[in-house]
Amino acid sequence: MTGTSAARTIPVQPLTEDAFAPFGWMLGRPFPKDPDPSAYTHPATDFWSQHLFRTGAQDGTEILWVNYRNSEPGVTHLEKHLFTEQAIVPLTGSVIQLMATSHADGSPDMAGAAAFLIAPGQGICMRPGAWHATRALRSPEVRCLMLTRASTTRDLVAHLAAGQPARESAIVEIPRCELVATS
Ligand SMILES: NC(=O)N[C@@H](O)C(=O)O
Repeated sequence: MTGTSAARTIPVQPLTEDAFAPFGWMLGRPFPKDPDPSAYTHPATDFWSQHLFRTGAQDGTEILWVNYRNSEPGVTHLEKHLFTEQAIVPLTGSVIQLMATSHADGSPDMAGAAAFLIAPGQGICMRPGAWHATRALRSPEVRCLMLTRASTTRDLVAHLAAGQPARESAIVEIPRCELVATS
């Protein structure tokens, strides 16, 4: 991705736990060095905890398969989910995730916006209210696993497909910015 206009450019950086911390949690962190009751290793297998996912509801955790086909570097809209965390784990290729926190009024705080390259084997879990936009690193599409809240999915479909007011998400226009590869 290279910047193609005078719009503000946002460099795409590698995903690290510290850099993503303002927006949520990095997934794919290595096996813990210290003893951990949620970690197990054996010659045949390892498993270890990455995150305790919260939807903000008693139940309703949902797994989605999501295809991203937009690989354009320009971004003019951001989306947030008001109640639930949301995890994205790329399966068939890399995605670029633009993230922003919020001002006190809930609008995107673009001063701290950051873009992350998320490769297969990595993932992210966004906090509720984290503004985001996703781009496929390369066309035609990248398939991801998404963990979200079932009512948020239904609310978003009703909004996007039938124009119903969104109650669990918000989508806003932002001044155009361009995602720029750095390596
Ligand atoms: N399904 C769903 O919530 N999708 C959006 O959040 C998105 O960023 O892809």
